[in-house]
Amino acid sequence: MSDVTTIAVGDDYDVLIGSGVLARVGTLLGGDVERVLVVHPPTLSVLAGRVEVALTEQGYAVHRAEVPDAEAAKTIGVAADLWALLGRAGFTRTDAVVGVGGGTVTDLAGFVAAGWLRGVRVVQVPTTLLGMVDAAVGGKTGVNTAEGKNLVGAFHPPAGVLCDVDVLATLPEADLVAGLAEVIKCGFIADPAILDLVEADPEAARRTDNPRLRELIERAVRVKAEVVAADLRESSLREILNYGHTFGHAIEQVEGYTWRHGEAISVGMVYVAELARLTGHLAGPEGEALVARHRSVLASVGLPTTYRDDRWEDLLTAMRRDKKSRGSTLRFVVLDGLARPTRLAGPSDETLRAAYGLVGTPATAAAN
Ligand SMILES: NC(=O)c1ccc[n+]([C@@H]2O[C@H](COP(=O)([O-])OP(=O)(O)OC[C@H]3O[C@@H](n4cnc5c(N)ncnc54)[C@H](O)[C@@H]3O)[C@@H](O)[C@H]2O)c1
Ligand SMILES: O=C(O)C(=O)C[C@@H](O)[C@H](O)[C@H](O)COP(=O)(O)O
Ligand SMILES: [Zn+2]
Repeated sequence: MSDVTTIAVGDDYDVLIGSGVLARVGTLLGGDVERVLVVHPPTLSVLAGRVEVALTEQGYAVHRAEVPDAEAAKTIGVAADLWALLGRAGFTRTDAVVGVGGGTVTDLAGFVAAGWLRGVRVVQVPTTLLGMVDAAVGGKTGVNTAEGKNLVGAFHPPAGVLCDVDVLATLPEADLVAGLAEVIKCGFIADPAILDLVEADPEAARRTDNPRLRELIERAVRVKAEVVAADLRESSLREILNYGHTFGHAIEQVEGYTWRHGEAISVGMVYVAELARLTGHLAGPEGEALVARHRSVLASVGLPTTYRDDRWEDLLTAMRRDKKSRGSTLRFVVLDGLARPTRLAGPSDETLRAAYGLVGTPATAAAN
């Protein structure tokens, strides 16, 4: 495999994947940029320092903003603090934001860039597996509100994405595994070779020194890039990237964001596989086997496949706020078969509840 892989997102921008690509951050910004705001969580101040040095050496005036870790970064209050900082520092339309962190930071940094002066450039430097294969690519940015996940945001494509695989060395195993959920999602909706790779050695898949990690990253980024290039604003096709997210986002909100995104999406995919079976989208022995494959591949890498059985009303309320809903009609991405995603609109409450029964475990025994 060549040292750096470049995956184009249509004609808009490139995703660079490789060892040491972090140092190229300045080259993605564009010649007219003077000021750069580097946004990062407390856990990544050393890495953000390296980004700052690289930018300073290239002549940029660098400002740094440390934001709260994980989902606590994705609030309108944190975004407002960053807009105040940009105002005080005199950021103009030819200045830029760089997000250095996991998906929470790239979602926040992208949203801040989208709002500032109605849109300035953002370069994303994802540092988690999930950020590299999903969050930093595609231009969905946003924050949460008390009512739900990602309810305020904007489509604001980055000027470029740098996936420096070296930075994954420090990523905790649980966060790597959470990222695998989105990788596996790409396997079910579009690229079954991903499932084969994970199933061939699930133990290795859980480790940052997995020799097939780079291939997994590249395959998942290719899936996302192709979909996003065809339908940036999610008018139709892009919805397939939301596989497992209606139920998964509901878990995240109900659990007060104590579950990792990927963990919740893992259960969400099992839920929607069962929903597909109950509604006849997945039928016969092949359908049964595909539902079982969801549980087996996700569990094999240590992802959860069940959720406590006593939260139905709260989950349903949260699911109704999903962005795929139309009026009072709930809509889901389901499979008609492997890599054959379609939509399911308006299943009955009884069917939705029955699928919950198939992923639910008694609350006293539920474990995450
Ligand atoms: N915009 C999109 O298209 C999109 C897609 C998927 C997910 N998301 C969002 O992404 C978020 C989840 O992202 P995440 O899983 O990356 O979580 P995260 O951003 O919370 O990062 C996980 C943890 O890893 C730490 N970390 C990050 N990089 C590290 C490194 N290299 N070494 C050591 N520690 C490191 C962080 O400090 C954090 O504690 C969710 O908010 C989700 O909604 C967005
Ligand atoms: O890029 C997309 O489109 C996705 O749906 C990718 C998801 O993995 C991601 O979690 C996204 O943030 C969910 O978006 P939302 O529109 O459901 O908030
Ligand atoms: Zn997701």
